[in-house]
Amino acid sequence: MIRVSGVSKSIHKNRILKNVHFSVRSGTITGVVGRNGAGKTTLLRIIAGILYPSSGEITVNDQNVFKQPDVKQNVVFVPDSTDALRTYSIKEIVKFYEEIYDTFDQEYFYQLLEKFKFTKQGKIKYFSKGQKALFSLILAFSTNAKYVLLDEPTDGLDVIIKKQILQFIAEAVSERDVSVVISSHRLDELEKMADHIVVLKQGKVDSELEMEELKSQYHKIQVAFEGKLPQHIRDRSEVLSETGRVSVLLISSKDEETKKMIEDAEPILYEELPLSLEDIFVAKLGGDLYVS
Ligand SMILES: Nc1ncnc2c1ncn2[C@@H]1O[C@H](COP(=O)(O)OP(=O)(O)OP(=O)(O)O)[C@@H](O)[C@H]1O
Repeated sequence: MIRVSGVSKSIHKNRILKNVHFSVRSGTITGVVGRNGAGKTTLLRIIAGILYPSSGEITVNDQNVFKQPDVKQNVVFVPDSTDALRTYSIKEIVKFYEEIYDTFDQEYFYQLLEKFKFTKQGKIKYFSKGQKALFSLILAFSTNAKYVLLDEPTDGLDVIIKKQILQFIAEAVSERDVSVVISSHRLDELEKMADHIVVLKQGKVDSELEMEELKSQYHKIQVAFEGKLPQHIRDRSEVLSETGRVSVLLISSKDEETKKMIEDAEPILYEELPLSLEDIFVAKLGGDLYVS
């Protein structure tokens, strides 16, 4: 488990992170969501032990990242750009990674390069943006580090490569006993895969969401009545949208009374819809979709 305990960071008197607490459980995907400048990259770099916090502590499997640097073998950080690697060839990078990570799995690495149709020669700078992003992930998961920290892994990529990357991450997590932390400003990308979401707002944890728990807490239903949406039902539910007579409502799963009211009002349409993270945000945060 990674524990982030009371982490604050100031750079040039600018308070970037303020008393951040959360944990990353083994075998899970944690999404760190926040607007540009919320402090996501800074937080990930601190967790990886690249940047010192001004105060607070990071432990990986109960070992302090800054006091026992060996634990960094268990953590790999993937920045949102591959610029640092651009002038190197694949061979050189593999050599470099093998020196840093005792557990680097060369066989798995080359298998993945083949799977994704990479050439084995050439420098990273000749890869397309999507290839660079995928290559960074392949490299990170090949280290066999137990914790992979990904900074905006799909930023600026087209939908096809985005899908490929998200699928790769989900498969790697289910097959290889790793935990992943993904930072993003896109809720919709994380909701399908994250188990746990940490919402960062101006350097602070604004809220934490457990996806399974939350999804079971709400029902999203589409209803239509002969006339308007009855006021007593409107008052007791969150109206997500209204198009003509069709309303989409969010109600608490436990709220049997409202469900009964809807039934008694004899809707001409009643359909349960899949719940999205965005719906949950509307319910939890009163419609403030500040991360999109
Ligand atoms: N080395 C630095 N010196 C000064 N300010 C910095 C430094 N690094 C980050 N900051 C500031 O800290 C704040 C948070 O930056 P950070 O890159 O962590 O945010 P982010 O959530 O990752 O943003 P984005 O989504 O745009 O990448 C920003 O206001 C940024 O200007």
